[in-house]
Amino acid sequence: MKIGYLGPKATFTEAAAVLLFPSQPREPYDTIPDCIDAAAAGEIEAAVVPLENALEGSVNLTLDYLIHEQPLPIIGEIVVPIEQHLLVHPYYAPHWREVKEVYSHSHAIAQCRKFLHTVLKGAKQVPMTSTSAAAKFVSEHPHLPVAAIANRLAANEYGLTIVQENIHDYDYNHTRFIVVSRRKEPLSPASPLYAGDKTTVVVMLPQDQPGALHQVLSAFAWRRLNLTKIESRPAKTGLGNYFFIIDIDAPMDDVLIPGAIAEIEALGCTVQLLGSYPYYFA
Ligand SMILES: O=C(O)C(=O)C[C@]1(C(=O)O)C=C[C@@H](O)C=C1
Repeated sequence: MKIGYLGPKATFTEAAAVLLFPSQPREPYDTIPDCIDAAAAGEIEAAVVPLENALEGSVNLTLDYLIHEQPLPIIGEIVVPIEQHLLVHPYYAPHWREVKEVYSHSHAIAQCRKFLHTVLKGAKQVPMTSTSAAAKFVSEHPHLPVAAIANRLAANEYGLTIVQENIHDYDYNHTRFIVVSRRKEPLSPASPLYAGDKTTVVVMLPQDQPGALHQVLSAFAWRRLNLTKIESRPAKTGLGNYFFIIDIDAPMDDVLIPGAIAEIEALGCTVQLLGSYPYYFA
């Protein structure tokens, strides 16, 4: 069965999918929700979608869609280095400094703010569904003064010229991609990229209870469960109502994590398990 990814061909997400599933056929989807829906419907075996970038933070669309709309389990994660380049149609390469519009995914635009502010000051920034959708658009409009921010694969796939390499603002630019699937078993850790196991939970605090978050964190702390991320997102039930997404640096076990969850539930919190899965580092 196929592996779905945020398309079209040559996104960073496809590159991540190739690393995790080198020999499986792949299917591109126009949007992250489309891709997750296809996995939920069983049209594809699993969906690979971006979750978090080191410079720009979470991909809220992925988080919110998984939590509110389509609660599929996370069965794996891969962290991939991200190199952003400026691509133009070969016809326009000699004049690239005159581009009037720059197309890309909003996260990619955000990763290159300093470059855009200094080198392409005044050029309009236009968000697209992905970096390769932007590259495809530029390839289809050879006479427009437009550029895309995308990767080398997209330059090759859509016949564009890289006129500026590595335009992301900070060297440490990595993105986390997750694999979600109807099948509950996590990916097999048998890969040279395997780096450990993680468990992700979503915690909704009871309303107006002093110290509730402190008590939740204590349930992990005294069990010496290391947390690698804690983030709040609106619960979408009213202003000031948030839930917390917590990554625990350990696989689900029989004692420690179930004990922490039971303790947190006893405080009046609601806990949802998003997955316990291996993570890989490229
Ligand atoms: O547009 C792409 O190529 C994607 O795979 C999406 C995405 C993202 O959502 O963050 C993935 C990696 C980069 O951080 C920029 C864009």
